[in-house]
Amino acid sequence: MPKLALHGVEKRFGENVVCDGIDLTIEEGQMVCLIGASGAGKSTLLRCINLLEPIEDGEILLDGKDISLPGLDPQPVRRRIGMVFQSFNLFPHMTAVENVMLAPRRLYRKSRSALLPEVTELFERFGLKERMGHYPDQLSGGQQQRVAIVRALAMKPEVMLFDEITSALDPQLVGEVLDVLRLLKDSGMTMVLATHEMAFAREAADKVCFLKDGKVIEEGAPEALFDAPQHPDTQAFLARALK
Ligand SMILES: Nc1ncnc2c1ncn2[C@@H]1O[C@H](COP(=O)(O)OP(=O)(O)OP(=O)(O)O)[C@@H](O)[C@H]1O
Repeated sequence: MPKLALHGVEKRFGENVVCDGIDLTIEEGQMVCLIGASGAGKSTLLRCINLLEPIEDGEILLDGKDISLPGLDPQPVRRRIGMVFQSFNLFPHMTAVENVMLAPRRLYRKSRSALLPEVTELFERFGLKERMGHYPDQLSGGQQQRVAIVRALAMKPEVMLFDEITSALDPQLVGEVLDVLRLLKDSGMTMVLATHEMAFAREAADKVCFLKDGKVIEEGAPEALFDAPQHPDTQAFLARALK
């Protein structure tokens, strides 16, 4: 059974159909990259998976269970599916470690000292141990984004969604964030990314999915999709994106 399965997912904003019958399966431990032009619906699709947006039709199955049924409490699902955004959204008045501990302290009612060992281990794993006591404005954009990833991981999610997490970074800081994604993939995390980093998607994804106007136009192994795209829309998009 796939870890995550989307069947006929439809999302509209008024008359605007932003996800138009999306089918997508993500196996446990896979990294799936969503690519496509601005406005194709990548962010909205991730927000639907995380139940930040209700869907109009279709279903979203996590371990075979429909999490998108109207009326279900989204909070337990959001603990299982972490999400990281383009803007890091760290609280400026809290240190990195305080930012990371905030949600687990509230949700799991754990004390700082009970959480500290596992949180320290996360900071260590992502090369941030020296930065735990720093405030966001004392960190580079890349470090802040890595802290935001650690914050999501502190909830022990089973799936992670990443929405263009390198788009707001200076080019020289992108690499360190992509390295974190590689580490996470190696640890077996199931991941879905909306990204404009084509070279990364080609090298690291298990599957790449090209979206246009809210539809999956083409999906497949990265080598196949990048080197021999079948659909004219995919060909046109890649010709522009890889220029
Ligand atoms: N809250 C909202 N209300 C109304 N329309 C929205 C809302 N969020 C997104 N949209 C519309 O949905 C469409 C898809 O947007 P979305 O952000 O999902 O695209 P995207 O592929 O992620 O683009 P980008 O690469 O620029 O992030 C756009 O037409 C956008 O204007």
